[in-house]
Amino acid sequence: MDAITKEENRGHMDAVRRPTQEEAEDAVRTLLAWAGDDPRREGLLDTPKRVVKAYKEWFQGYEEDPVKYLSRTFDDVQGYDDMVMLREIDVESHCEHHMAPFLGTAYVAYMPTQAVVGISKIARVVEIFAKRLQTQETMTAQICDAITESLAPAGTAVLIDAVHQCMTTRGVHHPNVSTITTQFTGVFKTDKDMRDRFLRLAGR
Ligand SMILES: Nc1nc2c(ncn2[C@@H]2O[C@H](COP(=O)(O)OP(=O)(O)OP(=O)(O)O)[C@@H](O)[C@H]2O)c(=O)[nH]1
Ligand SMILES: [Zn+2]
Repeated sequence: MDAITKEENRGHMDAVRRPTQEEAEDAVRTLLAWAGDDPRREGLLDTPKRVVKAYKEWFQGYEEDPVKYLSRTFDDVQGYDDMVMLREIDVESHCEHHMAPFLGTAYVAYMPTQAVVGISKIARVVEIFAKRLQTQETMTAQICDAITESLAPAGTAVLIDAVHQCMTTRGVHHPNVSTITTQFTGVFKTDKDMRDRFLRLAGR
């Protein structure tokens, strides 16, 4: 699965006319009335504006290109040749089936071949894919692909552990279930010891 570049994402969006702010606010009023409330009552008057503003924040990732953040690399690492791993990156995303939040943590490692990337950029890549409508599996694969394609490392490993509110607050109502997804490439796929090291460092 390829990481979605900004251009591809734009191309995808070209097919759908972007509604105006007013149209989006009208859609929120429709949902408020559909839920059984009165969008004209005082407490709800500013709600459509707030919801649209919140959506802008939650879905900011459609405006951003993860590859851009991975393009600046540093060569001078004095021969460092072991894995680089970020633990417990917060994940706040929304499932594409219910638009309900899913919350958790991501663990991301790569095995540099030559250059390394600024560590904050890995967290930014997670953030960009999280701020789109997602399945956890797609998001895991997209993070892995973006790093693999941009940095050409000897291997990439991604683990996400998240709780889906569409499962905890509705539907089957299983509040204690978390979902773990993993994606491994290169040495993390072929070398069991490397994979075990990653999982151990992730506390698994
Ligand atoms: N694989 C996967 N499934 C997800 C994710 N987020 C939500 N889902 C699931 O998407 C499925 C959608 O199933 P449907 O039967 O179409 O929807 P539904 O009637 O609302 O299903 P319930 O949630 O079981 O009430 C549910 O099983 C959700 O648990 C995700 O990230 N990955
Ligand atoms: Zn869902």
